[in-house]
Amino acid sequence: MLRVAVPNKGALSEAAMEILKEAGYLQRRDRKELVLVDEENGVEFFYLRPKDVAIYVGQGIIDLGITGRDLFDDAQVTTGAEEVMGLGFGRATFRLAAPQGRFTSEQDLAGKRIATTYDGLLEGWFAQQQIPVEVVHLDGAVESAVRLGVADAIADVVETGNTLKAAGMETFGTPILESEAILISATGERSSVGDQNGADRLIRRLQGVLTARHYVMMEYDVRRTDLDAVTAVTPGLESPTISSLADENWVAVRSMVPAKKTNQLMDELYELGARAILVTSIKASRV
Ligand SMILES: Nc1ncnc2c1ncn2[C@@H]1O[C@H](COP(=O)(O)OP(=O)(O)OP(=O)(O)O)[C@@H](O)[C@H]1O
Ligand SMILES: O=P(O)(O)OC[C@H]1O[C@H](OP(=O)(O)OP(=O)(O)O)[C@H](O)[C@@H]1O
Ligand SMILES: [Mg+2]
Repeated sequence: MLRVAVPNKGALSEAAMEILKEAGYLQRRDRKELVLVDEENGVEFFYLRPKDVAIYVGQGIIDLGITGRDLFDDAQVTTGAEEVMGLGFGRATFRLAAPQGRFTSEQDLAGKRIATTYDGLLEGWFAQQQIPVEVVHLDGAVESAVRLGVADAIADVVETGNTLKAAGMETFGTPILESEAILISATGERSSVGDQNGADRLIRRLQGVLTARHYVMMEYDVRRTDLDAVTAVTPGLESPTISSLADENWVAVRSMVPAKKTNQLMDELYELGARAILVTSIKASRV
């Protein structure tokens, strides 16, 4: 049976369970449940701390897992696990911060103390930058570290920036990592071929959910003579569907387009002669 790790709490937990539900998998109803067997799909879900997901997958104990890219980097599992795909939620940037006006670049931190809960990630990054710093490990609430005198700067996850602002701090220097929830996979020998099939199916299902979330179906009528111009604007994923109409000078076009660009594309198509432009959302997909 395929084994999949899901964050049991924290910023990624709800959205991770939601995407798996949307992909047709059973998810736990009770927050205290640690394991859930989805017999129908042949998957066993393990609810683990998001920080620990990389450890289990890296050792091949669990086949696939959902975690944050920053957490995966921090765990420093350099062999045994790899990122399969970004999942589009839990977006945040891992950044340096300090009281307003104190530093302008990471170079200013040579010889300084930096507090973080992500010491693996931070030490790796500063080593790469060849800037010698002292990393101070804390378990949370790192925004207080400078005021309380345990560090000169901090490195933490920034989403809205509200937490930093409330603490009188600002970000500075190069953003260290753009994070989001990711699917990771064990890269070692899998126990059985059945697992590999199940893993491939789960990956395809998640890709299908992401496509359904990020694309819409656009349909319109256009004169045959304008067809090349409009299909260049909406090329679709593979190629647009062209159907004939009763009036043989006109055709109907169907194409998937990024949801974010819906209005911009409708404007462009209209200007190129397309009419009766309709947009519908995609409930599910397999691409
Ligand atoms: N506003 C946010 N705050 C914290 N983490 C966030 C936020 N937005 C996205 N994330 C992502 O969520 C993951 C951290 O999850 P989580 O909050 O469970 O960890 P944690 O803060 O270490 O745990 P906890 O707060 O339960 O001790 C990281 O991948 C991080 O990038
Ligand atoms: O930019 P923002 O939207 O303000 O979000 C970022 C803050 O949220 C997280 O803290 P969390 O609430 O998880 O507390 P923790 O430090 O105890 O993990 C993170 O560590 C930042 O402090
Ligand atoms: Mg947290």
